Amino acid sequence: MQQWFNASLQRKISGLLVVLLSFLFVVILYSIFKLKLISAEMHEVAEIDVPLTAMLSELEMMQLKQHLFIEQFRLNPKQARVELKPEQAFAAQREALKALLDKTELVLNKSLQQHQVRFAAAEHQQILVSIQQFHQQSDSFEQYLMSALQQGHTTEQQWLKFEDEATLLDQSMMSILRHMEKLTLEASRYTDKHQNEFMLVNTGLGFCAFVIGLYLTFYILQIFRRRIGRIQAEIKNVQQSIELGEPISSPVFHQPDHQDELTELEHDLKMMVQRLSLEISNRQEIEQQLLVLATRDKLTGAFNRHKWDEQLRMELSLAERGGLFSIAMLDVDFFKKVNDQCGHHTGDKVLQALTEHISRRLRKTDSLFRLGGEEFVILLPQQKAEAACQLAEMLRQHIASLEEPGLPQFTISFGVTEYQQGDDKDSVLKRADQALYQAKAMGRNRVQLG
Ligand SMILES: Nc1nc2c(ncn2[C@@H]2O[C@H](COP(=O)(O)OP(=O)(O)OP(=O)(O)O)[C@@H](O)[C@H]2O)c(=O)[nH]1
Repeated sequence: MQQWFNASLQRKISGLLVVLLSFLFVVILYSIFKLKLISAEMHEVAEIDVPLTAMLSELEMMQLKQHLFIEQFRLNPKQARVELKPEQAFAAQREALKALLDKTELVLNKSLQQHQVRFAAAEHQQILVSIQQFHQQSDSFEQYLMSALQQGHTTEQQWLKFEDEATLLDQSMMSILRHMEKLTLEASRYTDKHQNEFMLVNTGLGFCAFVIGLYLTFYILQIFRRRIGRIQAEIKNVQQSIELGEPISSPVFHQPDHQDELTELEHDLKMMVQRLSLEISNRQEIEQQLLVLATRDKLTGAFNRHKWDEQLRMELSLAERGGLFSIAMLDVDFFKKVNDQCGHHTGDKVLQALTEHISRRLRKTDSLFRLGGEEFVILLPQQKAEAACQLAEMLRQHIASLEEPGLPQFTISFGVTEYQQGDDKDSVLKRADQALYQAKAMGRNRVQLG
């Protein structure tokens, strides 16, 4: 049984087809056998039943003629003798009857010897016995009739005896007829029975073959529907994830309960989805890294000049349609001294600490850009210059009060400005730069509005 489940789909279907074809083969063999049997029986019936039936009606006719003859003789023996020549007439009739009965005997004997009679063998024998009895009875009757005819008249006693003999002959004939009727009836019943059996068994076998065929079809459809449905669902998931730009979830690998072509296909597809999912997440990670590299400054992690240009362009276009923004340019005071006194490496650390402290204190919508050297700018969308100044002042104070281990104390100066009608990317930056220059000129560590 386990082997059956593990077999390939092709083998499963082939196996079921072999069962179905074997079954149909048995049905056909059985039908051939039964049809041959029925054909033999029909043949037997045709050989015996049909001639017997014909003889039956002939016998009945002859019996009727005999009755007429006897009746006529009884009413007027002399006239019957003159007109009908009864000896010859009776002899002719008897010859015809004898010939008919001989023919019947021949048919019965032939069927008993050659066809190995399958049914009503006792009836066959019985007819033969009845014919023998009839012959004896007929001889006795004939003797009686002849003596009566030779005398030309009959006494009352003789006539009674003659009637008794006629009745016995009649009974003998009736016995033959009865047995022949019984035989033909038996033959047709026997054939009917076999035909009915044949119909019943063939219908049953045909129905079983139909059920097996139906089950096979349903089984194959069911397998395909379920398994292909699972594969379709897997493909649909991948499709949806790709459309939504979501990471492709790794497929779940179940221990297959059987191994066939569809299981292998499903497994291969899951492997492919897993590889694709890995590939896509790797690509997304690389894209993310490339994006960071393209938009962020390597040393500090603040947005770079390229990103600044892009962002400023966008803010300017929004501002031209009624929006506003402010920028706060900042610069480390006497940074050259930091480098000179503490070394370039410490200078780098100062820039990193400055970026980290400022970034932590910005709103989500504000961004910090490093434009070059120790020069930074904060972009504040939807903010007026006052708010920008307040933020700059808060940051200035915070940086001035910083005491980072391993770093010198340092201060920063701000040049703040707000978008003004007709500004372009250079004019707004230039105004902030001038304000910063003023802050430096006014002693540094301060915020100057431009
Ligand atoms: N460590 C380090 N130093 C840098 C970097 N970029 C620029 N510098 C230095 O920053 C210093 C800038 O000095 P200046 O422009 O003269 O100004 P300052 O000394 O800060 O004086 P003020 O701005 O007038 O207060 C230069 O000595 C540059 O070498 C950097 O990435 N790392």
